[in-house]
Amino acid sequence: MQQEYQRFVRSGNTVSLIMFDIDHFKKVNDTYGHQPGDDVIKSVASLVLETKRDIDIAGRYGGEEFGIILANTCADSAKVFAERLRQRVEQTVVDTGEHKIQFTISLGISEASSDIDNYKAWLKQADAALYASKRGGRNQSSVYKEGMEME
Ligand SMILES: Nc1nc2c(ncn2[C@@H]2O[C@H](COP(=O)(O)OP(=O)(O)OP(=O)(O)O)[C@@H](O)[C@H]2O)c(=O)[nH]1
Repeated sequence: MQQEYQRFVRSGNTVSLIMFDIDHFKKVNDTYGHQPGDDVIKSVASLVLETKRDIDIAGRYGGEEFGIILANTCADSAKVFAERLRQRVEQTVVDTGEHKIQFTISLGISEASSDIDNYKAWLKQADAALYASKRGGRNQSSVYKEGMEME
């Protein structure tokens, strides 16, 4: 993420970061067990790989949180991508043989801008937008707006 951020600073190209996490994932683990929980995480990872372009960079950032860096993409286009991914996840059923598990994700988007002076600040904005999606009722995506951290 730091590398991509530095690349942005050097090139001046548009780049957006999406952070997202699985809604009520604790409940998935508690209801179905840890292995089905892991299967859900794996299916999310596959959906991300199917949805993103080759030049985009995706990674798992901690337990059930993921990050995607969208090169040459402004916040509005990242929002279109985020909604596509959100809908794909919503329509997915993970079949463990014993259970059919459905789940949703909440996403936060931040376009790198001159008010961000390091990648941590970029991540913080995407996280603040993710938190706004959680607070707004989950299963939604939000673009970072000034003041979100304070809400
Ligand atoms: N099965 C499995 N569970 C994990 C993994 N990493 C983290 N977790 C679990 O993910 C859960 C995350 O729960 P919380 O952070 O409370 O959030 P949540 O239940 O998803 O609720 P919201 O994010 O508020 O919608 C915890 O119970 C962790 O133990 C993993 O690799 N596999």
